[in-house]
Amino acid sequence: MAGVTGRLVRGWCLRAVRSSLQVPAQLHMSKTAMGASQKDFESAVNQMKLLKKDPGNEVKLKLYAHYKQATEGPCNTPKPAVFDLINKAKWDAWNALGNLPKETARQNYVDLVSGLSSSSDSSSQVKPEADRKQAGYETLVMTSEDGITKIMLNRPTKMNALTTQMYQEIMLALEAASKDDSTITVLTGNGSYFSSGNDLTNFVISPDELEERARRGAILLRDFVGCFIDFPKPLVAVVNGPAVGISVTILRLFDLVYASDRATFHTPFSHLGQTPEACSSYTFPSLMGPAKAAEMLIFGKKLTAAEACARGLVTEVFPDSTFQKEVWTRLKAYSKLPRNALRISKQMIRNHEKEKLHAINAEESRILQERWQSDECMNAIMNFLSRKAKL
Ligand SMILES: CCCCCC/C=C/C(=O)SCCNC(=O)CCNC(=O)[C@H](O)C(C)(C)COP(=O)(O)OP(=O)(O)OC[C@H]1O[C@@H](n2cnc3c(N)ncnc32)[C@H](O)[C@@H]1OP(=O)(O)O
Repeated sequence: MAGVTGRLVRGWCLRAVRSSLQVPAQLHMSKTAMGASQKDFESAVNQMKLLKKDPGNEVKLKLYAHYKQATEGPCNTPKPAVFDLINKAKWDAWNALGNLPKETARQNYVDLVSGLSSSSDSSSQVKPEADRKQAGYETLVMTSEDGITKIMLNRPTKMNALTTQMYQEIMLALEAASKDDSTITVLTGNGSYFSSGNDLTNFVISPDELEERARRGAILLRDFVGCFIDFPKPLVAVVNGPAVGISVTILRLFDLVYASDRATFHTPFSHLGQTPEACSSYTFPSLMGPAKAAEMLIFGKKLTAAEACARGLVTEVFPDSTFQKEVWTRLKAYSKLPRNALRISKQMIRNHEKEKLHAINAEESRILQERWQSDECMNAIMNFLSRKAKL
């Protein structure tokens, strides 16, 4: 069994870290992404009518989807029949935007048109497609307005499962947010999930790569968690839906955790042949007591939002129907508080634990490096990939 498993699924995959990972050369932040004005949007719509060169189907679908999302919100029409190819492609593109906020869609539309217009204005200034892509995040939507920088995980059709590229982009986004002029930084998810945790397809690699990939995976994990331990400003998790794995354990490193009552909190590490990370082997017992921590981290008990709140992992739970409105109103008010005072208070609360957290993070990453090479882990991942098990 181990041999078959080994051939199919082997350990940690940092496959394509360097090749497919398009780390932004210049970090892209839509400064007005939460507030591209209606006028900007209308002018972009008009600009589109004047465009001389056909931008191609892929771009046209993106424009269509963002236009519909900006004007009507999430996709609300029945799925066209499979043979209605054009309408189905349009519907798929719109539906894939999930719950992307109207304002973000409006800004994305404006950005898309402005990219098209500048490329058609002067061909000598046209940037190759690869360069344009590098200017932005591919797996996140990052916006900044009203003193709040929002980092939104953006793989809604995969429940925001975290790929290697995503870990890298989140680290870059946090670095940018730590240096920008915003007061508060928020992490949230697009679509129905906050995040389903580590993308298990990260584990699909060939057997001879296993050891090296596990080593690099442990370094990536340590660096990723380290960014949260060291983040200097108030950091808020807006948990819009279920959270799994590392997207749960990392929450204890946030300063505020607001959750929809639809959210659940699940850490099925043993089921996956794995062990806790993001310092949760220390932070969870100290937060909720060892017995309650064991229930989650060893036995994989899934908590409701109310239970997570009672255990101190969540700050406050809101009804899903008013979640976004209530949370953003609250955060906008907080973001008007004196910036330096917020920052210094956060650091006072966190600093005395930092060194310990870094040491625990390093140890947890080392242990996981070994776990990823175990047959227990392989078999569990193979079960997921072959659809034998749903958590
Ligand atoms: C450097 C970092 C190191 C990592 C540190 C260690 C981290 C550990 C963890 O995070 S452990 C937790 C890992 N996550 C899981 O085990 C969750 C696995 N997913 C599921 O059990 C289910 O998908 C679900 C319960 C989240 C949602 O179920 P359902 O509502 O039925 O949706 P689907 O299963 O159909 O999902 C839709 C689509 O998304 C794909 N997907 C969802 N989650 C993941 C994932 N974690 N990894 C890979 N793919 C995922 C799923 O396969 C479907 O894809 P498809 O449409 O079939 O192509």
